[in-house]
Amino acid sequence: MNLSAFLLISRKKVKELETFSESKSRRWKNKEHTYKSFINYQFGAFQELRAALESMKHELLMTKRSYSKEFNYLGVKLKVLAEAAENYHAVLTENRKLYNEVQDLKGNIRVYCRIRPFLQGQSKKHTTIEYVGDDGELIVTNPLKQGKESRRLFKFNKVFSPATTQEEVFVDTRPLIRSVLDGYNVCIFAYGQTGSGKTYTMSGPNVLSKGDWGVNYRAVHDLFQISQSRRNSIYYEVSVQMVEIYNEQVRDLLSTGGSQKRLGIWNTAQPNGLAVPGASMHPVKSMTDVLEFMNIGLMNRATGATALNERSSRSHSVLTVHVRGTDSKTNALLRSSLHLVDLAGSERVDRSEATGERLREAQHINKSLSALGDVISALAQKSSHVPYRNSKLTQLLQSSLGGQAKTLMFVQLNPDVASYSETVSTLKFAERVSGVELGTARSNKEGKDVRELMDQVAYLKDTIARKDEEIERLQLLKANVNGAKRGLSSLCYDSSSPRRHSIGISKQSQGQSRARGSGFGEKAADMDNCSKYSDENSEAGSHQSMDDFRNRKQLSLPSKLSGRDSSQNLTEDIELVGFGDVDSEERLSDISDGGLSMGTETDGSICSVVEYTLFPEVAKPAETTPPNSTTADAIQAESTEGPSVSSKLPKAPLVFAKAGVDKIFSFVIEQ
Ligand SMILES: Nc1ncnc2c1ncn2[C@@H]1O[C@H](COP(=O)(O)OP(=O)(O)OP(=O)(O)O)[C@@H](O)[C@H]1O
Repeated sequence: MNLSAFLLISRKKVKELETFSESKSRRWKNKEHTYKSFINYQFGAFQELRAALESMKHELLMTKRSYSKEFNYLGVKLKVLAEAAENYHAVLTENRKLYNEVQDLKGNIRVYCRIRPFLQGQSKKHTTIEYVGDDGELIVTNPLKQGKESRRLFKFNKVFSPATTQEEVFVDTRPLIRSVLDGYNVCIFAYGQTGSGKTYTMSGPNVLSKGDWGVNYRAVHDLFQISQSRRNSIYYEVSVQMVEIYNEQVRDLLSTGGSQKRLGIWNTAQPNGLAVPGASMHPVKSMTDVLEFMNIGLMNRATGATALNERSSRSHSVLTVHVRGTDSKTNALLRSSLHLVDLAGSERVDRSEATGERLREAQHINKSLSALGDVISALAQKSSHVPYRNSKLTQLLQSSLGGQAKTLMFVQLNPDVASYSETVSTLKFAERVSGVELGTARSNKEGKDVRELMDQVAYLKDTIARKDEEIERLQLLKANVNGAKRGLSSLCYDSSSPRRHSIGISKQSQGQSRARGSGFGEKAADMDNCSKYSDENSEAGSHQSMDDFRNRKQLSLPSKLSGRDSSQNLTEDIELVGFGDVDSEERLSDISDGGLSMGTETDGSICSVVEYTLFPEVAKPAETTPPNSTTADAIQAESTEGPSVSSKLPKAPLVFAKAGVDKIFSFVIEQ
């Protein structure tokens, strides 16, 4: 029974185990199914991934190929760029060189003439400007005078009519500003009588209006613009100095200390390129900085009153912009400076009715302007000696005048007929400084010989004109001595005139003058002669001392005067050749300096080189002097008939001993 009970239990257990095993087997089968379907799914996904991988691999390969292709292409391009960059500096340098060569071809000394319009209230009927040509020709006329004497022709690089705007004036100045950034020293200045528009041209009437800006502001503005455009290749540093020259004393206009100490000028160029190291130097980063300094400078500038202009500036103001450029590739340094000069008025001492302190100012101004004219004239004639040391102004500007430097002069004219004599004297000054240097193109065109001869002919004509003027003056002197009481004496003769003392016409020569004067009849001198005379008197005040003159003369004349009674003939020759006047002193100094003066003064029948070229005179037949006529008669004949070539030429050998007079004769006669 126990066994059968145990068997029953065992059977029950077996049954239970069978049931359990069955359910387990079913569960496993389910699981197996699930796994199988999962594996199938995974496999499908894997297949998909594999396909995607393959396509990506392919794509990558393609991209890699195109990338390497582009990379190679870029490499080629980069190489070209690298080569271009390599050449950039060379091209830039070449470009600059060519640009400056073009500037050089235009001439390193340029003279632009600007005519001021009539101001409100001025009568436009009586203008002295008759013709303004596009090619730089200018004819001035005296409407109150008749005849040949009243018209004069001048020629400059450019003439700006009264209607020319500030912008138009600057267009022709702009190329020089680029030259400053290329390492050239540039000097721009305005010359003219008081009220002729110097400040208008250089600074402009209103600094707040850009359209009114004068050359100064426009130049500095351009300077900054160009330096910005070049900043990748050259790093520029700009600083400014502003000084004034007043009564031959240099003063800092931008001094912050308040004390206006006098400054010294270095005669030899300093390593840092500064002519006035004592003047304060202010680094500037922008146009605004410059405007600020310029305003301070203008406020500090000395002004005084004259009869011609209430607030006439009686000093020269010089704004110097120093530029230092560092080449970003080579680290090479370039240094240059731009001098912007507003000169004091050039009116004559007598006309400005100045006395005392004003007279002293005017004499200083005349002296320095005359020295400036001498320097530029010497440079234009490529003279071996350039008299920089004769004034503070020329010492200060030395680095910007001559050599590689470029100079631009604005000649300012007042068209009013009352200013006719000043206008002519301004134009004569300008013509003297611009006479020769009209550019290489011009000098290529004319052979050296021809030009030399032209110079000599012009000089001879000038000498003849001087002689005629001298005779006229002597006639006037005679009229005065004879008691011609027209109140002219006081106007014509300035007892303080340095010239009367310095030239010192000897009694003997005065006697001769009288003899000559008597041949003219008793024609009373007109006001023009009178002002001309006093002009020259006052002009003399600005020239070198008589000692200087005598020294030079002794150097150049003895050999020419050999065999003659020197004390007598010297005076005579000075007079006859026209050396008794101021301009001739300059000429003498020019000659002793080793160069010939162009002597381009025009005077009615006497033409400048330019006039001569434009309107060649027909040679007049030689004057035939009756055998028994006196010297005075002969001179009278010369004077009344105009400059007869043959009757005046015999004086020439004094000056042109080595110049081949025969050549000159034949050339003159040919012309
Ligand atoms: N081109 C011009 N257009 C209009 N007005 C002008 C021109 N040039 C000069 N003026 C006017 O003429 C007057 C005198 O000019 P400015 O003061 O420039 O002469 P200046 O030669 O500098 O005299 P100073 O020797 O006294 O300095 C001013 O009223 C000025 O505005």
